[in-house]
Amino acid sequence: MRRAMERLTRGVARASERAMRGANGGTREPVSAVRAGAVTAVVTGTAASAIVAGGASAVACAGESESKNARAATEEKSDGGKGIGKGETKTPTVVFVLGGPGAGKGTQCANIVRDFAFVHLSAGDLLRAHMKSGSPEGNMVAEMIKQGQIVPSEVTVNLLLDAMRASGEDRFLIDGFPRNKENRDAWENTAGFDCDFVLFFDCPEDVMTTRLLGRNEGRSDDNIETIKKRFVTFRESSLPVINYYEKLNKVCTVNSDQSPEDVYAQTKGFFSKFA
Ligand SMILES: Nc1ncnc2c1ncn2[C@@H]1O[C@H](COP(=O)(O)OP(=O)(O)OP(=O)(O)O)[C@@H](O)[C@H]1O
Ligand SMILES: O=c1ccn([C@@H]2O[C@H](COP(=O)(O)O)[C@@H](O)[C@H]2O)c(=O)[nH]1
Repeated sequence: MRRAMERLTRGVARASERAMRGANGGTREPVSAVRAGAVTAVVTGTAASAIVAGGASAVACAGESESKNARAATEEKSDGGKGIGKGETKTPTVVFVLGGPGAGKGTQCANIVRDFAFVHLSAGDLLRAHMKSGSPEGNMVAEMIKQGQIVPSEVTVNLLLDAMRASGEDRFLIDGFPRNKENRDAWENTAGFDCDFVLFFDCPEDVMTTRLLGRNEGRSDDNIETIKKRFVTFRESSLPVINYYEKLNKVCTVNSDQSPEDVYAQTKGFFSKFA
């Protein structure tokens, strides 16, 4: 594990250089992975799965108590087939937890952490802590969050890797990342291994809006103006990432337009192999 993390650190510098060359706050993200007709469906409040290419696979995944892909990933891992460095036999287990703003990612991560041996790392929480530093970079992060934009990958990947190292653990729920192709590329180039699977919380925008406006945690982005921007960013930049993983058959979708208890009943099925 330590060697894996050391390799992650070395990779950061190389990936940072590449990421900064392409850093744009997420606005250059190609939207080709999102089917044209489906964008309208989201605008009208249809759940995001309607615009995820290969949605049928997502439904199949969500209908199983354990993801086919999660199982395959475990089998590959036990062979050492996903080693991230010479002589490295153990790779951290990473689940990317994705979904629109207010879909309930953080709420469900808390449940998973209670019942399974995972460390929850929220990219948004790490960025919010970073912005409080008052440094120029922290101020930039604060402004980007207020505008619903995606912070350059270098910043987020460094924060995540630092937190992973500091935990000393080897199973992580990475909540709210990767948010665009640049994030995903930076992760791959830096970490040298991919997630085991993606846990996708699918929720209609009108439901998410109500939740965000009722959250009342004093966040600078939980206001209607920023919420609209966050939805645009999610549709244009984040859904293509889910599409990407969907094509790899790695997405486990949960309908999060249900009570927190019912959402978790569905969610925990994907973690049975970690019990
Ligand atoms: N299934 C649910 N039903 C009703 N309310 C919920 C549900 N899940 C979460 N909430 C509430 O909705 C709000 C947003 O939830 P949460 O913070 O977990 O979402 P999130 O996806 O992590 O959001 P963000 O991406 O903005 O950080 C919170 O106030 C939470 O208590
Ligand atoms: O990988 C990430 C994660 C988050 N951001 C920025 O933070 C806010 C809030 O994120 P939450 O996941 O809702 O807490 C998000 O809108 C982005 O501005 C990011 O840039 N990259």
